[in-house]
Amino acid sequence: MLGLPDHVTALLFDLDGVLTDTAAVHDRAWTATFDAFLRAHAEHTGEEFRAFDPEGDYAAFVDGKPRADGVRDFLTSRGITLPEGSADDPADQAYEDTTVAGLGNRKNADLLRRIDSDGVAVYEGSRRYLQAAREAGLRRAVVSSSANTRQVLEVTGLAEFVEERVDGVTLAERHIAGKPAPDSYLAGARALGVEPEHAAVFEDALSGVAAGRAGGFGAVVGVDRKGRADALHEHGATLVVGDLADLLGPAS
Ligand SMILES: O=P(O)(O)OC[C@H]1O[C@@H](O)[C@H](O)[C@@H](O)[C@@H]1O
Repeated sequence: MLGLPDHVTALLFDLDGVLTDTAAVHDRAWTATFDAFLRAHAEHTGEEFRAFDPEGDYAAFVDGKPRADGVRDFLTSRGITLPEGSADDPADQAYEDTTVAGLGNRKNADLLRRIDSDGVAVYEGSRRYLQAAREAGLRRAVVSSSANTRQVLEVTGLAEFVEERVDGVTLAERHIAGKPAPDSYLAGARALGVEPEHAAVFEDALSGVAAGRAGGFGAVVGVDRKGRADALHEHGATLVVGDLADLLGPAS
């Protein structure tokens, strides 16, 4: 049904880049945050400044993961370790005081500024697909690492299609491991009361399709908006589409 194997009765959607056009907004906020930090790091250590790569670094170390994991995993790739800090660390820490949490807060402040000024766009094909899934009686949850998921679903009007939500806030509260671990998607399936083999995962991030594969889900749909279908297949997608509307028949 709806382009999926017959045994699939529930759908687990990532948010950024799958339902909403926000993956690039996150990427821009991360790029600005990391570049400011890396510049200060170069000045203080005398090492050469090497900018954050919004394609390679973002896909490999940040995309799809909870905020703090993204900070930690990217900095580790550059041989940098920071203290964890705490959730209320200021977004404008001096270089010497920078923590993982503080850098994450800086990125979030930047992200919210961009969302405030530019708004959030919904992929029309995704809205149509959600509507068709609801009409077909398929169960629907959003499983995102973003702590901003609830607000984004509300401002876009997508909340009405979503029965359950597992997001960055849920993960922190319930100590659930983020993508590429399968745990957040397994929590989404559990919330809908279905076994993983009866659920399909929809993901644009390499860490996300890897989570889908690790969880033994009935289908892992890679959403390829950047021309990287091969990488999505390699990391766990069982099929790849350019847009969710591609899964709807011509009459839909
Ligand atoms: O910083 P937030 O809104 O909690 O989001 C965490 C992560 O959420 C994911 O959905 C995005 O792909 C990442 O880019 C982002 O870093």
